[in-house]
Amino acid sequence: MPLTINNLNHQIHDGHLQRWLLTRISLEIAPGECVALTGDSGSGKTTLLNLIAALEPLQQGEIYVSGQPLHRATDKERSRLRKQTLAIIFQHYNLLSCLNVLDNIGFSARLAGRYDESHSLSLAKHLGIDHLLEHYPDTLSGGEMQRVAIARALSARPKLLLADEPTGNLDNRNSDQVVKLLLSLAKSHHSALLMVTHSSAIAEKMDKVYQLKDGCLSRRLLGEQNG
Ligand SMILES: Nc1ncnc2c1ncn2[C@@H]1O[C@H](COP(=O)(O)OP(=O)(O)OP(=O)(O)O)[C@@H](O)[C@H]1O
Repeated sequence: MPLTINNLNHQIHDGHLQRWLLTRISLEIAPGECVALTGDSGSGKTTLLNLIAALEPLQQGEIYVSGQPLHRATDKERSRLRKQTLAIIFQHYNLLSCLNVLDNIGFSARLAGRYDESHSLSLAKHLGIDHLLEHYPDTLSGGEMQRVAIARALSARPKLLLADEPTGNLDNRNSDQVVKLLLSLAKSHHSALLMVTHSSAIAEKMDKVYQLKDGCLSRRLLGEQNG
């Protein structure tokens, strides 16, 4: 399984107090499965993504990424996992301004030690950014930057793709297109996708929708209203 979470609990400092942000979270995502993570602002969606990406220390529970136990991993193993097995698409793209589009796309693959220019070029073509390969990020529109960020995430062929509001900065038309591409690329690469979104329209394009509320994660049936 690309992702298995068992009984995860996570506490945060809230002023002088500690409070449980996430309680008894369990989740499984199969290869090629696309899952939406919804919930009110502050419900803990980004924190959960950060825990899965080993960007925050795990306090209680188990996380297996592609069968590897994150809860027992050393720093070196966690770092290898971030480079080799998973990829993150951030809301604010996080492109490297000193690299052109082609080198931005290939960046994750190079870190993972599996750079393949033909794969980068094929991703660029699928995402409609192949005419921008020599351009630098500061000359691109928001929609173009987001496509580069998606191509970069997929360039290392991750088993698990995490996306934090990847279309939060795009208009409806662009957002729709980018989500469609992301879903079809994730499926054709057999990458599992966990995407944070505030949009019910986007959530309903996914295979499954989960909601975080009062610290708990529950499955929402498609078509069900938020809340
Ligand atoms: N390391 C931390 N220490 C203290 N509080 C934290 C920490 N990380 C997150 N929080 C708090 O935890 C809560 C959840 O934050 P998080 O960013 O995970 O929510 P979210 O659901 O992603 O929200 P949004 O939809 O607004 O992005 C917030 O109240 C935030 O201030």
